[in-house]
Amino acid sequence: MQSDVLDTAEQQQQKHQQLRVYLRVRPFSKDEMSSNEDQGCVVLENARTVMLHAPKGSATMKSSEKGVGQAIHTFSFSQIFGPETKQADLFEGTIKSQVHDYLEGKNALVFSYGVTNAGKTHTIQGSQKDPGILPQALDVIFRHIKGRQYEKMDLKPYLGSDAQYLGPDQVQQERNTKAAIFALLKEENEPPRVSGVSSHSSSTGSLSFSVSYDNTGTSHLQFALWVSFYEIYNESVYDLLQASPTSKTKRRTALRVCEDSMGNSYVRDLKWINVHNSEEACKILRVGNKNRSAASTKMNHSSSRSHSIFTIKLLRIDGTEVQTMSELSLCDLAGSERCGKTKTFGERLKEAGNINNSLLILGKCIAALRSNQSDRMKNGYIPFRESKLTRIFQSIFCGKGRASMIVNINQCASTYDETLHVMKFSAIAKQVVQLIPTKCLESLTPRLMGRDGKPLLKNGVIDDQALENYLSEEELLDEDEADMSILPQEDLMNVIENLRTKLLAERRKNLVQEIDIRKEMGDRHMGCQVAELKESYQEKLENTFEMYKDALKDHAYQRALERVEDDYVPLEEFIAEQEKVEVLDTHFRRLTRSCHNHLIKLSDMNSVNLGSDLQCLHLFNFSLGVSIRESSAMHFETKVLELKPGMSLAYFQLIVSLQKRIAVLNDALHEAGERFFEKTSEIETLHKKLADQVKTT
Ligand SMILES: Nc1ncnc2c1ncn2[C@@H]1O[C@H](COP(=O)(O)OP(=O)(O)OP(=O)(O)O)[C@@H](O)[C@H]1O
Repeated sequence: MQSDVLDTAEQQQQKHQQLRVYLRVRPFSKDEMSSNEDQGCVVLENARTVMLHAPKGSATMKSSEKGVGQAIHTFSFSQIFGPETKQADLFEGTIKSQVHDYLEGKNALVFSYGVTNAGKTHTIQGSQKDPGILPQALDVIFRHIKGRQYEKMDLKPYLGSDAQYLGPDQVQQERNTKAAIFALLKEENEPPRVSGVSSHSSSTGSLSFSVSYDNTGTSHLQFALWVSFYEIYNESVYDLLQASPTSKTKRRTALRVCEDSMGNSYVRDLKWINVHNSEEACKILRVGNKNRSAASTKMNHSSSRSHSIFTIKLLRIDGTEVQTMSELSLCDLAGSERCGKTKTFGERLKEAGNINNSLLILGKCIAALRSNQSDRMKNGYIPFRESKLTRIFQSIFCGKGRASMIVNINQCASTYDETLHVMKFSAIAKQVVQLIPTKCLESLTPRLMGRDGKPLLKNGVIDDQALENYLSEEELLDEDEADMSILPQEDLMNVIENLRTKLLAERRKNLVQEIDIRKEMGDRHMGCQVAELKESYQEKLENTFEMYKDALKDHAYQRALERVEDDYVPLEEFIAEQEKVEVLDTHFRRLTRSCHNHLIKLSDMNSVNLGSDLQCLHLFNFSLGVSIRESSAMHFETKVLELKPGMSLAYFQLIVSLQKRIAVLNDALHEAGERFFEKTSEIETLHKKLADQVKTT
C-alpha cells in the first residue's frame, strides 16, 4: 500500500477538496481469531481500493446464490488505512491538513462512522497509551499556540460564530464551572497524562511529524481555546458536561438548536469551557464520557446509540479584539446497525429510526457536498435542516469549511452484511468502483447507429439492409480509392475491383463481429446493471419490509397500551360502585322482608287463602332462583358489556354476580309487588263476599 501512495500534486489537490472519505480497517482481536472470524472478507487492493468478499452463510452470499446481487464488491476511498496503521500515521494521513487549515481560521468537521465495535472511538479518542486523532489534534493545536495563549478567560464564544466579553463576575463563574466539572473526576484514580507529544510518543513511536506553520504576520496574535462536548440521542441534544440527574424520574435537559442573525446554527445553553492545555481538554473529554455512559445506563441504552460531538473553538485575538474564530468538531457517529439486527420495539425502534434517519440525511448532505464540490456552480438543495446533526453543521455543508469521514470497519465474517452496508453508505460519499470499469463498457456498448443515423440492430438482431447501406461503396471508398478508379489500365481496374469486393466482404465480416461483440458486452453491462438494480431493490424491499414489520409491532404495542389506559378503573371508583350495590341490595332486602311480612299478616287474617299465599311465596322464591333470571337475561348481558375489561378478574366476577343478583331481585320484587296487589284485591273481594254472606245469614 505504501508504494501506491498518491503523488504530491494529486495529494495537494485532494487535500483541498471539501470532503474526503477514508477507510480504516481494524485488526482482529484474539477472540475473533480464535472464533474463525477471519475468512478473507476484506481484501485491500491498494491504497484506495478495497474488495469485500461475502463469506458463506452471510445474507449477501445467500442473495448472490439466488442471483440477486454480487458476492464481491469493490469500493474506493480517498485513502485506505490497513489493520497495521498506527494512530500517528492515521492522524498524519487524514486530518492533519484540516487541523492546519483550522489554525489558519477555517472550520473543520470530522466524522467517525461504522458499526458498533468497528473502532470509531479508538479512532477518535484512542486510549491513554495510544491516543486517537482528537488528543493528537489537541497536541498540535497547543504546540502551535504555545507561549501565545490568551489567559484572561474574558473572551468567550457566543451564539453561532460570535464572541462576547465577560465581566469579572462572569469570568469567576466560568472558573467555578470549570472547577466543578474537573471535580467530577477527582474521585477517579487515573495517572496524569503528560502534556505534549512526548507523552505518548513512546507507544506510537512515530509522533514526531513536523508541524511547522507559517506564523509570519500572526506573531502578535493570541489564542483562546474553548471546548464543548454534547450528544444527540433520539434527535435531542444533551450537554455531556452537565452531570446526568441521579434521580430515576428526573430527565436530562434537552438543548435547543438555534440560528443566529447570520444563519449560523448553534446549540443554545451549551457549556463552553476554556482550556489551557491538552490535559485539561482530555479531562473534559473524560467527564463527558463518564456522563454519557451514566445517562445511557440510566436510560438502558448503549452509548453507541447516540452521536457524540467534541468541538474546539479557537479564538484568534488581536489585543482585545477577536479577529477570527474557527471551529474543529469531531463527531463519533452512532453505530450504524440496521433495524433488523437490533432489538426493535418501542424505544429501541424509535432510536433505530432516528439513527437511520439522521445517517440518511447525513448521507444526502454528503452527496450534495460531493456534487457541489465537483461542480461548484451547481448549488443543489441540501437537506441539512432535516436532522439535528446536519442542522448543527449546516455551515460546513454550505461550504464554510472542510469535512472528512473516517469509515471504520472490522474484518469479521459474522458482521459482514453490516460492514457491506457501511461501505455502501460511505460509497454515497465516495464513488463505488464497479468490478468492470464503466468507461471501458461505455466504449464497448453496441454502436447501434450507422453513419446515416439508422440503427444497425433491430430488436437485438443485425438489420441487413442497414448494414448494406453502412457498407455501401460511398461509405467504403475514401477519396484516395476514388482516385484509383480513374486509372486507365483495365487489368489494374479488375484487380482493384476484386480487392474492393474482398475488402467489402472483409469489412462486412468485421462489422458483424464488432456488432456481435458490442452486443455481447452490452448485454453483460446491462446484466451488471440489472444485477446492481436487483440488489439495490432487494435491499430497499428488505428494508421497507423490516420497517413495516417494526411499525406494525410498534402500532400493536401502542394499541395495547392505549387499551390498558382506556379500560383502567380507579380503585376508589370501583369501591364507590360496590357501595352503591350494597345500598341497593339492603334496600331490596328490606322491601322483600316487608312484602313477606305483609303476606303472612294477610294469611293470618284469612287462613283460607294460606295455600295460595304460600304458593305465592314459593313462586316468589322460585323467581329469585331461575325464572326471573332468564327473563332478565338481556338486561344482564347489557350490564356485563358495560363492565370494564381492564378490571381484575375477581372484581369483574364479583360485579357480574352482584349485577345479576340485583337484576333478579328487582324482577322478583316487581313480580312480588304485582302478586301482592292481586292478592290484596282478591282479599278485598273475599272480604266483600264474606260481608255479603254475613248479611244474608
Ligand atoms: N485500530 C485498532 N487497533 C487496535 N485495536 C483496536 C483498533 N480499533 C479498535 N480497536 C479495539 O477494538 C475494540 C472496539 O473499538 P471501539 O470501542 O473503538 O469501537 P466502536 O466502533 O467505537 O464501538 P461502539 O460503537 O460500541 O462505541 C476496542 O477494544 C478497541 O480498543
